[in-house]
Amino acid sequence: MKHFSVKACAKINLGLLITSRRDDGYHTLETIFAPIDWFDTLEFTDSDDISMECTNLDLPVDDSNLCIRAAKALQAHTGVTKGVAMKLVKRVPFGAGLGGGSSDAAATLNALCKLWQIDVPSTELHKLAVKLGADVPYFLEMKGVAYAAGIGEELEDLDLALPWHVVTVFPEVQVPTAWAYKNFHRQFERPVPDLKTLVRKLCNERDTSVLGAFENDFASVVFENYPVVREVRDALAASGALFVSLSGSGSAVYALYEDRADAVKAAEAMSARFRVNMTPAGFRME
Ligand SMILES: C[C@](O)(CO)[C@H](O)COP(=O)(O)OP(=O)(O)OC[C@H]1O[C@@H](n2ccc(N)nc2=O)[C@H](O)[C@@H]1O
Ligand SMILES: Nc1ncnc2c1ncn2[C@@H]1O[C@H](COP(=O)(O)OP(=O)(O)OP(=O)(O)O)[C@@H](O)[C@H]1O
Repeated sequence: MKHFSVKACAKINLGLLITSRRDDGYHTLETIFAPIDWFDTLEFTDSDDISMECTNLDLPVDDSNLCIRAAKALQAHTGVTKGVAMKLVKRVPFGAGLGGGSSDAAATLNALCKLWQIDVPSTELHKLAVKLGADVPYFLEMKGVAYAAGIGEELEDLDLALPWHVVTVFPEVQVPTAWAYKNFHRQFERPVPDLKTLVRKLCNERDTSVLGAFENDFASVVFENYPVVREVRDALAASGALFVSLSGSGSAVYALYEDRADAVKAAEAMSARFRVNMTPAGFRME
């Protein structure tokens, strides 16, 4: 019997600028992805059929689950007839803009190539990943800070890590991604700053004067409609953070800290009401 487990880390977005709406309804954007040390664990065991169980009973384990969708898409693409029994230990909150489901899907694609002993060209795996979700290619192909364009699938590894401690808070409310893309305040004509150059300055030179350029286009509509998300942002902003932002389409809010003691204090204060993660400076996915 073959059996192994893998970690599926979440991400935050440092800046998220939506630049146009495509004819298929998807939006083009520019963003910087950074991994955080908040992760699900996935266990894979060989089996005749595809099945899964999950520690979080709120998450369906039927054909809508991204792990099952990834396994079935890979099976259909390759013609493999083997199955897999999956167990998902779910820790990353969903509807949070942390890409937890996308990370699970990417981990499943990678793990099943190994379990089923198939060699799928990376361009084909990339296409399968995009069909599962715009964030899936990031988790499939990158380990650290990366620049993304297109719908999030045109990636460039920047070989950087954030030199600050990151505290991420889930305000215990979910923001549906499709709602956020439908309702954000459009600014398609605005000039977009060069996020790649700015993030290099930020990480290599610790030049925090550029942080103001990392705007998130979902912030205003999410803060207007979800008072608790605003409340979390305000509490983090008053806790000695260098920078506070919504991640992706929300609801999670993260803060960057120079001083570890400030980060620990903020994380402890927020954990009285919310689920919180603290990621050390320099973090990269394994
Ligand atoms: C907000 C981000 O997390 C930023 O990294 C992503 O853009 C969202 O990526 P995701 O959760 O993988 O999104 P998907 O599952 O592909 O799409 C969910 C829904 O969001 C909208 N969507 C998503 C990505 C994108 N670039 N444009 C969109 O308009 C579409 O209505 C889509 O039906
Ligand atoms: N394995 C899974 N883990 C989490 N959500 C899943 C999974 N499979 C399907 N879903 C569905 O996908 C939705 C979005 O999940 P996910 O955690 O990726 O979204 P998110 O936090 O908004 O992240 P993002 O929009 O940044 O990708 C959930 O609300 C859930 O219904």
